[in-house]
This record gives sequence, structure tokens and C-alpha cells, in this order.
Amino acid sequence: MSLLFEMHDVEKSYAVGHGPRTSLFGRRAPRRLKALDGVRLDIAAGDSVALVGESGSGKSTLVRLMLGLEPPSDGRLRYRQAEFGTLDAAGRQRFAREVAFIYQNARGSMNPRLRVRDILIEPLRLYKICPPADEAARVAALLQRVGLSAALADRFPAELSGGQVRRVAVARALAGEPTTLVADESVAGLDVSVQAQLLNLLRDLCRDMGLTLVFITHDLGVASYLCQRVAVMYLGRIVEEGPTAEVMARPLHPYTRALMQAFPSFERPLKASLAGEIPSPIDLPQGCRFASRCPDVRAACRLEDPVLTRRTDADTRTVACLFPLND
Ligand SMILES: Nc1ncnc2c1ncn2[C@@H]1O[C@H](COP(=O)(O)OP(=O)(O)OP(=O)(O)O)[C@@H](O)[C@H]1O
Repeated sequence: MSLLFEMHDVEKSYAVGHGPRTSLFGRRAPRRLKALDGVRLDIAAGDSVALVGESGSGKSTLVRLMLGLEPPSDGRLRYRQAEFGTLDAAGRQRFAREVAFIYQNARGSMNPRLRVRDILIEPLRLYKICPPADEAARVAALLQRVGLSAALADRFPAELSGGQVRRVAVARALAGEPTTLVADESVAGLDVSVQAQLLNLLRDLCRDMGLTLVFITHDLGVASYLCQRVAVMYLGRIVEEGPTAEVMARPLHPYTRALMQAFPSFERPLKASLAGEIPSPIDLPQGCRFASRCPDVRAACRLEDPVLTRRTDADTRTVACLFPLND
């Protein structure tokens, strides 16, 4: 099994102003927000992994780090066994070609003055995919690949429906012949039947082309439809990770169970079902960060910070809980 991404104890913190003065002339200590704190995740070629968690849990930050858009503050983040920081210009270009990102706001990510043809030709030229004489045929093939007619090549983004513009975004991502797609809820905000068609498309593409997929979602239904594995995030950390079907059938972490109870989409129901405050990422508590909301909390949970571990070597799942469920 060849590992594409290896993340070990990855941290990302941001400076967010200063704390109070400790004395009349004392300096105010800088305050830092921990967006990611000890993230561990390996992604192998051909994996499909859903990142799920409430708003603010760190999903987008993790993806920005995985795409090399920001460096981690600490920890190890490798792509094909190389640290990002050590990639030379050629290595970075190879990475940018191999790992394609599909923006959540597909329309906003396109130059409104370019026709679809030119939007697709850009990556073909950037990555020298084909000679200029073959570009028109490539554009037609890409449009066909995502279920659009070649005639759409003449249109501007504003002349496309929401579903069509998402398909063009997928075609643009495929133009550089990537091995990995990273997508941020690329179906949110569409009507249900268009959503279903786009999910089918992504699933078929990944299966037929052997692509690796990393998909951010708030919707466990989408996660289970699209991804074989799921990583559940809470306050900057992965608290449970494993095969989606197993995690959903038998959650080990009380937070995953709460997500399951709020199934399929948990953002609002979760706030109602989990009592207790979410700690501030600027001032994380001692012990387990879920303790303040956990229905099964015990005294030890407020003292010891559980790390993400595999309970036996044969286990397909990891969990960060001192007292996992179903044990
Ligand atoms: N540039 C930044 N400066 C300061 N804080 C940041 C920055 N980027 C993210 N954060 C903070 O980091 C935490 C994680 O944010 P992130 O956007 O990664 O969460 P998310 O799970 O993707 O949320 P959503 O589902 O709403 O997109 C949040 O508390 C957020 O406010």
C-alpha cells in the first residue's frame, strides 16, 4: 500500500491578538488559536476519505495544509514521503498537478470573462498536457467525461446552471490528469436531484480512474455514499477514524455517536442534543476536549488527554477516547 499523505501530530495555530496585561508595565502575552492540534491521518493511493465535523473543527485548515497552501506550525506532513517544505519548484508543480482541488464556490473560482473552453485550456497548457492542436479535442473529451455536451465550451460561467458550473469545475480539476481530488462540500446549496447526480459523477470518476478522494462534508449520508473511510474531527483533532460503514454502524467515540444520532446532517440537531459548552480553541482545557459535552464523561477524562490510537494491531479503526463505546 503506497501512502500519499502522512500526517503525524500536525499542529496549526494562528496569532489572535493579545491576552490581558499581567502587571502595570508588563507585556501582554500573544494569544494563539489552535485550529489543528495533534492531527494524525494517513491517506493511501486510491483511498476515499471524508472529513466530517462541526463548523470550526478544523476541516478546511487541514485541507489547506494538505494542499501546501500553508505550512503546519508543528508536526510532520508528508506527501509521497517528502516533507512539503523540502519540495523544490519542480516537486511543487508535480504536486499541484497530481492533487487537484474542487472549490466549494465553483462559480466564484472561475474567471467570468473566460469561456468554458479557455477555463479548461488553462490547466492543459500549464501542465503541458497536450500539443495546441489537440486542445479542442481534449476540451470536448473533458466535458463529455463530466456528462456535459461539447457545445458548452462556447459559454461563459454566467450562462451555466449551478449543476453545470460544478461539472465544469470537476472537468477543470481533471484537466491536469490528477491522481487525487480534494473537494470541499462541492454539492452544498444545490437541489437534491442535482446533488445526487454530482455525487454519482464523483463516485464514478474515482472508481473508474482510480482517483484518491478527500471530501469535506457536514453530511454523514454524503460521507457514507462517497467515501470508504471517514475521519471525525472535533476542535482541531481527529477523534475517530476508520471504514465509514463500520464507524457508522458501531461508533467508538461518544462524539461520533452524537453525530450519528443527528444523522444525516448534524449541524443544527447536534447543538440541541449535546448539552455543555464547546471549549475555546484559544484556551483548550486539560484532559479530553470533548469532556464538557460528553454524556459519558468520567473523572479521568478531565485529567488525561486521549490520543488517537488503534486498540489492537488488527484493528481497522482508531479512536481518541479513554473509554470507547462498545468495548
Ligand atoms: N487564518 C485564521 N486565523 C485565525 N483563526 C483561524 C484562521 N483559519 C481558521 N481559523 C480558526 O480555526 C478553527 C478551525 O477553522 P476551519 O475553518 O478549519 O474549520 P472547519 O471545520 O473547516 O469549519 P467550516 O465547516 O465552518 O468550514 C476555527 O476556530 C477558525 O475560526
